[in-house]
Amino acid sequence: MPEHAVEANFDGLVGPTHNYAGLSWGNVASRSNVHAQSNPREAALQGLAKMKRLADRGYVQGILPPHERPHLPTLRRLGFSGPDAAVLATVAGQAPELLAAVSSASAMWTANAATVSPSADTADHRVHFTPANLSAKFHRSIEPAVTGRALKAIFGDEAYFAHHPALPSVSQFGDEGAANHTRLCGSYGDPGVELFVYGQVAFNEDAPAPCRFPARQTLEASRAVARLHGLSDRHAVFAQQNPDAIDAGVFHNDVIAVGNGNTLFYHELAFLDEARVLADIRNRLTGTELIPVRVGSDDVPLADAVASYLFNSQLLASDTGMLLAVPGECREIPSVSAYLDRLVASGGPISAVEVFDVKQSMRNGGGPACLRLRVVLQPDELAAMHRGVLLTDALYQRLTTWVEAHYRDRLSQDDLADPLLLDEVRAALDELTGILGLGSIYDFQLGAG
Ligand SMILES: N=C(N)NCCC[C@H](NC(=O)CCC(=O)O)C(=O)O
Repeated sequence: MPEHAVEANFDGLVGPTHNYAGLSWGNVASRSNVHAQSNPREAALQGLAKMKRLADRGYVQGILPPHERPHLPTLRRLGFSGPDAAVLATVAGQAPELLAAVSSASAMWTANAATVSPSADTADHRVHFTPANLSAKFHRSIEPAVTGRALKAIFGDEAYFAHHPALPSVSQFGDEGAANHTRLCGSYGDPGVELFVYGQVAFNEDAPAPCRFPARQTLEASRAVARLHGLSDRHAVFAQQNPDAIDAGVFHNDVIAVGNGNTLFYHELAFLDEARVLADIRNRLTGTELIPVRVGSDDVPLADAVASYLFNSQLLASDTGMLLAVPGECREIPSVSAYLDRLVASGGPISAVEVFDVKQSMRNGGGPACLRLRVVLQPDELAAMHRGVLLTDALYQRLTTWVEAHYRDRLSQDDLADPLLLDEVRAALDELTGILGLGSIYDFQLGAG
């Protein structure tokens, strides 16, 4: 057990219905791969390989389970009735767009699962969790209930962990979780500054806002989460995302910025008022100096940042500086690849770059950082959590075998209506909650719907 606080990364295990349905207007990759054939097995194995490589390097690596999809309770709530197979057949004929939405494996992007505030920042010195309502997209708005159950099953001890319900699911409180939240600090166990980035002020129609694509996170949502978590002004900074960046396809802040420790790695077009953001962080950060690593458009044009997902990399502490875990696409785009070489040679805080192949996820707009939820834990909190979800060699082997036994290697939109797929998913997930020791977290296990 480590003697100091650690950052644990909880990756979403890709679910058996991973597919390309083009559900996310404003997310360029999702729209450009619409109706391509997916490979759920490869997607899950790519994710597991990423987790394993990081676990092998000594990082604390956890897993959040996939959700039950297609989600029959949602279809029933929308008026489809009868036995499961009949519901699937009817919705496929009458409203295939709804079938696609309730079949998305989007819970894999756990950066959107919740916002997490470490105990060093919160008023009651517990770790606080608020599942994101993801109200901007129907297919994602059905995630928070099961996310909340999974988080409670893993972080169950109320002496250490506090859980809040998701915010009201309306656009004024649109909340996308940790994708718009990054924490800056000295050591992980020190009090830190939590940077909440929002796309729009909901209750002020005159405030700047994107014109083309939706802003998914509101200031009102970010402030509510900070209040719920008991963050005083010393621990919270609120910053508006540059609306032009949202209109260029930056649908979450983690597509244009990532922070770790005292380092903020970001594109010059990330924030509406960059100088104020940096000043607000500097005024609150104690025991260390903020190190901004600013990438100019001359080095990496915004379009290349979006296409490569450079900023959706994981920025991880290591003994010799920081490691940037980048998606393979970063080495395919010349401006980005050349920039990465200069970055490592510059002698700054980021001293190494490693490439991860998460192409199946990338085609839906999910890079390495989308796939993980960061939870900073003190040693006693790490000891108190349910450890069955932490990746060991044995768990990696078991999950690999599980994926190979249960996942298809191709899936198209037509397959989503296949009642056998629903049976396969339920059998797989029932086994998975056993493997992970999570108890019953799915509606089909709880007898609902
Ligand atoms: N940046 C972060 N943190 N997460 C990425 C989420 C990608 C996800 N894509 C999707 O939901 C596409 C699904 C589809 O089109 O089939 C989204 O847009 O919400």
